[in-house]
Amino acid sequence: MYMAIVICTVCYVGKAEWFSSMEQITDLLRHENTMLPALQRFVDAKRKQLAQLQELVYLTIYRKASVSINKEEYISHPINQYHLIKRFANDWTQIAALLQTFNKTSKFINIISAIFKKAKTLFPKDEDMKGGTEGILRVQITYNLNASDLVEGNIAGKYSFLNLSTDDCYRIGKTALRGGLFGRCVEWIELALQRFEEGKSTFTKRNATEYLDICEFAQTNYKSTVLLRLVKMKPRNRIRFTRTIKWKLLFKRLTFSRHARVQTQEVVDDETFFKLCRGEQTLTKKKQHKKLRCYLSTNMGNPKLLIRPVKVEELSKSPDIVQFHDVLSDTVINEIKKLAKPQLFRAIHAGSDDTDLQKAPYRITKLAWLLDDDGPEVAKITERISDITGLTLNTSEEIQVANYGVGGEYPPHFDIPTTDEERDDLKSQDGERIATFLIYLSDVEVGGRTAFVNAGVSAKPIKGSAVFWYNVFPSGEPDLRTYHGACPVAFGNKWAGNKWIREAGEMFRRKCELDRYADSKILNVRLVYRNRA
Ligand SMILES: O=C(O)CCC(=O)C(=O)O
Ligand SMILES: [Fe+2]
Repeated sequence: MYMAIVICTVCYVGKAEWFSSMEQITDLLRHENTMLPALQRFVDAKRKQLAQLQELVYLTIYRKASVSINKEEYISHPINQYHLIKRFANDWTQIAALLQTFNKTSKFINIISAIFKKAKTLFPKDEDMKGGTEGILRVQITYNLNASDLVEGNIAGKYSFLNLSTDDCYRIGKTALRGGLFGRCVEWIELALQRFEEGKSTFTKRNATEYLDICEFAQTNYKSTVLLRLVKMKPRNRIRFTRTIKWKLLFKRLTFSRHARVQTQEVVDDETFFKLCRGEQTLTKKKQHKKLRCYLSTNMGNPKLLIRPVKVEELSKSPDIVQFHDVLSDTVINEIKKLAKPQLFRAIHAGSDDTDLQKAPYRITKLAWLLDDDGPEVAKITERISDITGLTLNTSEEIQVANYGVGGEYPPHFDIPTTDEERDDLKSQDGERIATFLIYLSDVEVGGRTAFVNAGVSAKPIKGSAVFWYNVFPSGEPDLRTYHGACPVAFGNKWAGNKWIREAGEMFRRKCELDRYADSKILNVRLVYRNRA
């Protein structure tokens, strides 16, 4: 605005003839008197904005200081991922707003503004902040981590250059409450209160204490607590009245979200899932583990496997689940990731009617489907799977490549529909997904296991290896022991690929059994070399 005043004054002055009149020369003084303070105000205002901008630049430089060391390692850490999202959702948005106040003709500002204009829809927003926060909580509860360690940037011994701030603690605490994680809420809000700094923290002590109060009560037994409070409530007591109403609404929301979770994810035995994710075995399966073997297989003398038989590690006998090692080379894997990267989209699921596709809130991953025609490497994988499993892949699905996000997981599920209606629908296509060939396209340093909740075993993602199991008995009956999920990624960048093998065309390769629940052998194995695991 100040600049506009200055420019307008100059325009007016430009029309006059100064030298011919003393009176007009005096006018010049008057103009200068107006312009100079205006210009000074303009400079002061810009200086102030520049100082703010400089502060934000320093802060961002500091926050991104560790990125240059190793990009892959940097984004592998959930706290770093969280901060990166936050930098864009908060810091860069503030910078963009400040830039709006500057003169648009500046070359540098034009460059930055152009980037913002283009990327505005792509940059992280509040929704991403929420996702990042939930990711940290997911990692925390699955791997049983202390909030105080996370604050120091320590995730199972992997350190981030950055810490979590008091505001972050408060935000995570509130998210924990929304998710019904009352114990964790207490932990985070307590930390937020301990580290509270007057004037610096963006929340008030009163609000945090109120949250702590709610979480502590809810942790003990929220239903009776609320009821008790309601009964004892005196309408005259206004503060207590509003507080109780607030609780009531809050708990209504919580009960609702718990219900939604059960509906979308079926019944999840969280504790078993978490244990398996941590690499622990579930007790009852220990005996079975003694019988597990590692061996080399040529799959009944398949010529392509004679020179280099496939390495098989048995993970479970009931049902049969194996992990094949060194199935894919780094070259093939790199090619697959290169093809998938530009196509990645957020996992979706069918909504209430078939056309209504929505983001699957429980599946924190981005997906891409690759056809054999997309590149020779994709077709190579299909052929290799056929060689190893002895199944035809003519009717198999395209490869589904998945890249997981902050604390990315896929809670326990079946790869096949379990209701008769849904199964009938599939019969008109190429039949059921009788088997899953799950390829690991990366290592994951901490977490990211595939946990088979009912079988009591979990597979560790090892780049180039693959897990294989049958989702149905040879009789065609769904095998409910295959209930499995992808554990949250605690440190690393997890890439995986699913190849689902359909029923059609397999009748001579995987013969039907009369006994409904007769087990199938995973391979038509002829052992080349066998040793104890
Ligand atoms: O990525 C994993 O570990 C498992 C993924 C999975 O089960 C699926 O995509 O159906
Ligand atoms: Fe699955």
